[in-house]
Amino acid sequence: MTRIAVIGGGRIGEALISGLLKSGRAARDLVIAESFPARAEELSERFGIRVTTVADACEGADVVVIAVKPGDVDGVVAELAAVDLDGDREQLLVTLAAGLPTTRYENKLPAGFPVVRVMPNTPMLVGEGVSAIAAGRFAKAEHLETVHELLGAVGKVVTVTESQLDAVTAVSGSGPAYFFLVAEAMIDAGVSLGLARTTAADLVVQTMIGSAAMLAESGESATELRAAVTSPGGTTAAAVRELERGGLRTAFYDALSAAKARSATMGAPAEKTLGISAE
Ligand SMILES: NC(=O)C1=CN([C@@H]2O[C@H](COP(=O)(O)OP(=O)(O)OC[C@H]3O[C@@H](n4cnc5c(N)ncnc54)[C@H](OP(=O)(O)O)[C@@H]3O)[C@@H](O)[C@H]2O)C=CC1
Ligand SMILES: O=C(O)[C@@H]1CCC=N1
Repeated sequence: MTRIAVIGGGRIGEALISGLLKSGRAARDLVIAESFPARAEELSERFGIRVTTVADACEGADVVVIAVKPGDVDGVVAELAAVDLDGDREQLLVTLAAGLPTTRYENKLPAGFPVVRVMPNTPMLVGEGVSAIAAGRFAKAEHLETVHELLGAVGKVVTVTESQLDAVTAVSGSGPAYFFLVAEAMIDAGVSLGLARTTAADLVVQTMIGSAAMLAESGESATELRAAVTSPGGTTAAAVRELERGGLRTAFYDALSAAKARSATMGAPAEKTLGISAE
């Protein structure tokens, strides 16, 4: 059984741990290193897994998963470099941090140490995540397979080149936030039209679930499904015209371009010196 050490028990570390446990992974095969003591205690109580130091977590782990903020990655990698990591012993480093290239890790780890970079998203908490995985210079097919299997337990997995990860981050890494924002806006709009907030929330959430299921299962494109809801001269046409007039489509182009550009600059050395710690 693969032993997994997760470094960083924040939102994404918790989503991964929780999703893996729900998928049937044994708690004894997981260990977490979390620097904030109250958070460490909370995770230990909630999930019944061992919470320890970075060095101890990595000792004997087959897969070390980095799930700290990009600004904390160099510190963690320095700790890892001091541990007796051994790529020949089939150990593998998996990083979930946005924006930082695999060379950033490879340059500080023992020569030839395999690194796989992943862009996951938080729906893995409920087994509905999507992760894009990209091999670093020394990662082989079997390493990608290990990561595919690991993240496949908490959602879908696609393999991309590392150069595509900034775009992936803009689409699916940050993507849940866009849908939550749309949900917020629709619930508020429903309330302004006189619905109780709980009723508006129930309607919006189930509409999102149903629409996502249709997109995934019907075999029809988003364009076709939207057209099917849009009766000539009807309510949807009136609403869509307003959304287009408000610049929705352009706003998404601009938003995703900004996210991609941000991902591409996340690893710049100035980030740390400026005290910016991107999440
Ligand atoms: N949130 C998301 O939707 C996504 C996040 N990611 C990536 O995942 C990574 C984590 O993000 P997120 O979970 O949101 O961040 P959080 O800040 O929620 O979690 C990071 C955790 O790591 C802890 N930590 C920091 N340094 C260390 C250390 N040296 N040893 C052990 N624990 C440490 C932090 O503790 P403390 O608070 O004390 O610093 C914190 O609890 C980021 O790199 C982000 O780019 C990727 C995809 C989606
Ligand atoms: O906002 C962020 O930087 C991280 C990466 C993708 C989602 N959250």
